[in-house]
Amino acid sequence: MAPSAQLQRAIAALKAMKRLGFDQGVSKAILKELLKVYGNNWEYIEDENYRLLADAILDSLEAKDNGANKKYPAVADELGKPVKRLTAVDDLGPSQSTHEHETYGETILKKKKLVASGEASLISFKGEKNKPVEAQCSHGGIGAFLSPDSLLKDETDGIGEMHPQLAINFEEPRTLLDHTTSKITRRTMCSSYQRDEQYKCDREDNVVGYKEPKIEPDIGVLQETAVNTTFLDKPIHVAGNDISTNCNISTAVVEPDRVPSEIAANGEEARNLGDSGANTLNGPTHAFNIQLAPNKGNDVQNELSTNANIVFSNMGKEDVAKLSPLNESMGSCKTPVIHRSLTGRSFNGSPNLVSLEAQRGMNGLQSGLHIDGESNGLQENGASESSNNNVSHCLAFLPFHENVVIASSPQHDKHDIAKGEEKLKISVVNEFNSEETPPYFRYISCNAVYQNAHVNFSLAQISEDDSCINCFGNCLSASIPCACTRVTGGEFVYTLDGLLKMEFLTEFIYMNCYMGKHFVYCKNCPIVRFSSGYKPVACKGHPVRKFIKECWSKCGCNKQCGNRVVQRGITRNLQVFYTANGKGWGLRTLEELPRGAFVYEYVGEILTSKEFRDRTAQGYGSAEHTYTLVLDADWGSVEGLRDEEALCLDATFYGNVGRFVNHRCFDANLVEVPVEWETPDHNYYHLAYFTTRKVEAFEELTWDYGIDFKDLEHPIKTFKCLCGSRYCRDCCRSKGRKRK
Ligand SMILES: C[S@@+](CC[C@H](N)C(=O)[O-])C[C@H]1O[C@@H](n2cnc3c(N)ncnc32)[C@H](O)[C@@H]1O
Repeated sequence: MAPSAQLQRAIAALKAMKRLGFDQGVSKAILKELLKVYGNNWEYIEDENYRLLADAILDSLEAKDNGANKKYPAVADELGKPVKRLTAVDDLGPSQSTHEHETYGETILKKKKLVASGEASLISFKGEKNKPVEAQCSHGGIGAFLSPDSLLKDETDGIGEMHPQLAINFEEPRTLLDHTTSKITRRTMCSSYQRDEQYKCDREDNVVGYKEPKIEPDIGVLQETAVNTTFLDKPIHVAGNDISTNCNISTAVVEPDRVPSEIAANGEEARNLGDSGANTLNGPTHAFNIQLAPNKGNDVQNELSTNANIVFSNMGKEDVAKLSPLNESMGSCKTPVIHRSLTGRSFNGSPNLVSLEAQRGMNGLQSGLHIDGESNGLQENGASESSNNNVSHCLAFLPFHENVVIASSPQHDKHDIAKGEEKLKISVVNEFNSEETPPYFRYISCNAVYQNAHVNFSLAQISEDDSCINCFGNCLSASIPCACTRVTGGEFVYTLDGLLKMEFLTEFIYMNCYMGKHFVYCKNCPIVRFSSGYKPVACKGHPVRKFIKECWSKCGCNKQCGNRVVQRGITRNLQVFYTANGKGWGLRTLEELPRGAFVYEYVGEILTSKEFRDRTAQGYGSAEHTYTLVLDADWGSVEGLRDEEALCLDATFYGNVGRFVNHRCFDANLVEVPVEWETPDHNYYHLAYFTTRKVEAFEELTWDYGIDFKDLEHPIKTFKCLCGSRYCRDCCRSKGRKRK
């Protein structure tokens, strides 16, 4: 919520307390605490004419009466005379409105003693410094163990003891306050569900006359998420050999909207698409992170070592584990099959399942690239590595096992290369040679962690300052920009039509062209560390980029909110086609695109720079085309980034349409924009592509890879540029300098 609105609400609250006869200083101090506790959720505080606030003040005053003032003199000195407590709801009757409270003034206010609000049930938030305070929680495991100092810092000064019903609600908001308290585990994150259960329980015990807190929209999401992820029982995405790490699913799950009506197929190709829009009601789109190929020696490895039949399936509404033994279907396969199902749930409540099916060949007919279970590196398996087929037959990264067989080479569906993963079908056309479809890769619509990349998507990491928890509906239609616009100067980057606003677009284009002006340098750069073979080589610098922050599930707004564009996925009619000028396959639009339109997100496997290096060293880099991007990291802020924090996005084996977009120097029609929604970690952004200008139907889509064609040492292989731009940076390069 914007500060002015906050202020207005605070003034209203203080006025209401004044009317009840409370000292303004005391009211202010308590209000501040409550806001902190409730994560600025005003609805709790405003409910029933500020009942919670009034009662908290009274509690403080009571504490003073009981001698707590000796313990907390700072508070006690501030406190005014105890006056009255708001009556319980039942005392007032259902018709008692705020107005009536005001009308009756003090006369209707009578103090109702809470039956079990004695000292024993009080929780001191002062506690002992640096010691965790355990909430008085009757549900084992739900109670949080938090350091009040780290979370509430010195602002706890001035607050006395609180009743349990307040204290219970202290748990979750405090874990959410500040993402810098990054070591908070799921255990410490009391979900609203748990909190409300806890609350009920306390109410029963204590006969509390409070109205049960409403479940806010964002909290509802939290609740569901918490329930859905309990099967993991461990923090999400903690690198290591933890079973939950290796096979976890992160929570960015987005229900696609129907395809906007303005999307209409244009031209012949578009007509050929036929029911290109008919897929819009397919199952939810999912932003799962799935870690593949766990290390040898752990539990998952033991399971996986029996080989896997793992398939990225399109997760329909009634997705269930449909994993049949591979050895039944594969005939010659001697080894058993592991069935590892990963379940998640979309926010519409329908259960989803991601199953992974990996097939690998050893029958000699197939050449394949394999990742060895121990080294996690690629292994050549026979045939010429320069062939695209190497890529096409490398289907999944699993611990290498000799007895695995690929039955047949999978094919792309030329009518829909996305195989239903996107809301629209994406057709494939080749008018130049007999190659019907591009070399095989697995189409995924959301990034997937390969193995060690540290991408932490825990809800607790996203502070409430980073979400607009009090918003409702569409943030763009509110009069004041929401908290999610903080990173973009308090302004939404999108227009009501879902386009990137001109000023932001210009800024992003400028940023991409002149990135050299905003470079930071690492002392011990993980990128050069690996590419130089651990020799001490100076960092070449990393661009510091601006990014977009979209609203997310922790926000109060809905999925159709105008500040959620990229996460809704592809909504434009696109086509993979074979280019005429030697660049191989490319991507084009089948409809005219306005300037600032979101087209796609670049999707692939998230690798650490070491994993990428290992892949390259094993020969992967000799494939004809490269599909790897370096992701951003918090380069400047830390002395030495860990390997798991310097990440790449590799769409070679798993990817989406983004992998087909070719490079064009400077005047490309797309610009890359980092977008953040489910994690405040700046070592991971979604890379989204927006049009830099109006793009005609059937125009090839291009973006400037930012390649320095002179840098022959760059880990990502360059190529002889055929972009055709009059500004081509590769125009002076002789053929002889082309990298081998
Ligand atoms: C991300 S892929 C693009 C899709 C690729 N053309 C394909 O057939 O799969 C990047 C690769 O495409 C080729 N490429 C992209 N832009 C190019 C350009 N302007 N000139 C020549 N080749 C290009 C290069 O081989 C590069 O490594």
